Amino acid sequence: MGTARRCARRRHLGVSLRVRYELLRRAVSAPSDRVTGKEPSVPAVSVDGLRKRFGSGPDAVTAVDGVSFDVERGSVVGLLGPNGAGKTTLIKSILGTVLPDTGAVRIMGVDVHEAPRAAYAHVDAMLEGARNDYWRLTVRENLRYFATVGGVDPDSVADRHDRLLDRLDLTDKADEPVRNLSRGMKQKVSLASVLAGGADVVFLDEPTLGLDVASARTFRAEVRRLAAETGLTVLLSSHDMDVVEAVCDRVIVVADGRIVADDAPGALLRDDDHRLRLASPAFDDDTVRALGDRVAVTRVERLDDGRIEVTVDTEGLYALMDALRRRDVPLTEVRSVDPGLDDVLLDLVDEAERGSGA
Ligand SMILES: Nc1ncnc2c1ncn2[C@@H]1O[C@H](COP(=O)(O)OP(=O)(O)OP(=O)(O)O)[C@@H](O)[C@H]1O
Repeated sequence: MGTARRCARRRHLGVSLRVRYELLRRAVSAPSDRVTGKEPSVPAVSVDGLRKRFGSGPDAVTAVDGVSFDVERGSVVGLLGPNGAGKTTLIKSILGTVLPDTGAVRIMGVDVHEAPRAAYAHVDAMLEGARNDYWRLTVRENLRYFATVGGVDPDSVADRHDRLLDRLDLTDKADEPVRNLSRGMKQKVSLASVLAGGADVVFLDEPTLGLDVASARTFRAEVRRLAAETGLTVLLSSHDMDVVEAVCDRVIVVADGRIVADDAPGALLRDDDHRLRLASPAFDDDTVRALGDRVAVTRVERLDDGRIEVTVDTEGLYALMDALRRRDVPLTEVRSVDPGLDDVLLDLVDEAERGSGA
């Protein structure tokens, strides 16, 4: 622990290490409050009317624009959206590392403004990848250190640490200082120390970025197992749709600082929309543009092979066929395509941008 304290004083710590240190410091300084808000009916995270604007005047950016949602305990919620949608600002506003302009956040029923120490006592976070461990400590010392400051006796979770190290293929590196590890390995150490730390709620920003295939698979299994067995609540942001589909009970899609969808991944995929691939020798640019402009299609896109792909609801499907007939466009192929979560996400974002006139 002496080494850990010395490390904690080092000046060049990364932002996320400081974020995490602050969260954990608040946690240990309020041990008696940790029982607050444990009633099962209280959501693990409750966000109400959160808004954050950067800058002022014509250059101002509203990164989070009146966001509200609850996260049930033991659930795994994915935060999705294109680059710049506001996911990281939202997570940082919840964690208090960015000060929101308006809105309320409660963690395990505790208001973060009224009782920040008690609220954040429940929380751990991995932001910005692999920079949130003490690089001078060994892998195992990091796990033990973060368990200790998270209020858990490290000896009582030694088995859990061994299992995580084994599953993440880090056993051989357990006694190696973290600074000697590769980037991907450092990220695995960060994940292991967050997952094995004993927090009730964890926030993970792009947790699988840079992980190899086997480690990403282990991560998915461990998150599901911890949520089911220990009631861990996870809020993660990711651009990796395989991860999101595999681990998330629920997906919150953010575009332009607002929530544009909030549902189970399966429900988003079962949406009423039809995605069709159409081939015709007569798909010139004018026809494609006319379909996008005048027919009620959610999306029309020209593929590299000359076919077009359209997304339409049932009403739009009839209108589309009528429009093609009116323009004497012969169809040589009509094929239904099963959309993936990435397709659904693109459609939702397109729709939101069209709605806002962007
Ligand atoms: N500190 C800041 N100062 C000014 N603008 C900021 C700041 N942080 C974020 N922004 C802006 O706020 C918007 C949302 O950014 P944010 O990083 O939250 O998006 P994101 O969804 O996490 O994106 P990505 O997927 O690329 O990580 C962007 O327009 C970004 O440029």
